[in-house]
Amino acid sequence: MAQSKEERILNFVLQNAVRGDPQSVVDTIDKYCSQKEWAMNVGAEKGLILDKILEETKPSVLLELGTYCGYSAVRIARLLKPSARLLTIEFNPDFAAIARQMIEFAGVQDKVKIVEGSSETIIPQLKKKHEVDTLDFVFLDHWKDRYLPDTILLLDHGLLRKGSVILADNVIFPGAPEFIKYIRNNNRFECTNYPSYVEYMKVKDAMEKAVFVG
Ligand SMILES: O=C(NCCNC(=O)c1cc(-c2ccc(F)cc2)cc(O)c1O)c1cc(O)ncn1
Ligand SMILES: [Mg+2]
Repeated sequence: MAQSKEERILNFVLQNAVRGDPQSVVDTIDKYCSQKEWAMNVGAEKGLILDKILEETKPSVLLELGTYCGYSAVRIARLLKPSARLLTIEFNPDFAAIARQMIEFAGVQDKVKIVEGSSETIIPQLKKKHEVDTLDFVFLDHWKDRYLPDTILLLDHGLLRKGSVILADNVIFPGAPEFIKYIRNNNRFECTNYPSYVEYMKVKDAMEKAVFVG
C-alpha cells in the first residue's frame, strides 16, 4: 500500500527526531512540513502564540479537538506540569493511529489521551466517561464548522468554569465565521485576536482566544 503523507511525516520523525524529546519532535515535523510536504499542523509561528497562552494559563485539564498527527498535542504536553492532562479528540482513525505513535515517541503519553470519535459524541461523555469536572483550556483545531456547535456543547454540559480559556486556530483561513460572530457577541466571553499566518505559508491567518467569564 502506498504510504500516506501522515505516515511519511511520522517516519521522518522516527528517523530524525530524538526519542523522548518533545521539542525535537515539534522541530522535526516543522522541518519536514516546511521543506517537503505541507500539512495542517498549527506550526511554529502560531505555535509560539499557543505556547505563550499556555504559559499564562498554566492549565491542569485540557481538551483538544482535532489531533491530526499529534503535533499540537506534543507541543502542548511539553509545557504542562507533571499532573496536568490533555484529552485530544480525533475523528479519523488513520490520523489517530499516527498521532498515538507520535505522542509515544515524544514521551508525553502519560499526559495525553487520544479519544477516537466525533467531538459531537465525545463531549457529552467527558464528565461521566473521562472523569472531567471542568476544562481549564480548550484548543479548537478540527472541522471549522464544528467550532461553534462544539463550543455550545461545552457550555450545555457544564464543562466551562470562570476563567476557562478557549483558543481557536484558523479563524481567518480556512476561517470560522459563525464561531467568531457568536463568541465576539456573547458577553459571557472576553475575546482577543492574535494575527499570524497559515502554517508553512505566507497566507494571513489568526487565532482567537475566548475567556469564559462564568
Ligand atoms: O480535524 C479534522 N479535520 C482537519 C481540520 N483542520 C483543517 O481543516 C485545517 C486546514 C488548514 C488549511 C490551510 C490552508 C489550506 F490551503 C487548506 C487547509 C489549516 C489548518 O490549520 C487546519 O486545522 C477533522 C475533524 C473531525 O471531527 N472530522 C474530520 N476531520
Ligand atoms: Mg489548524
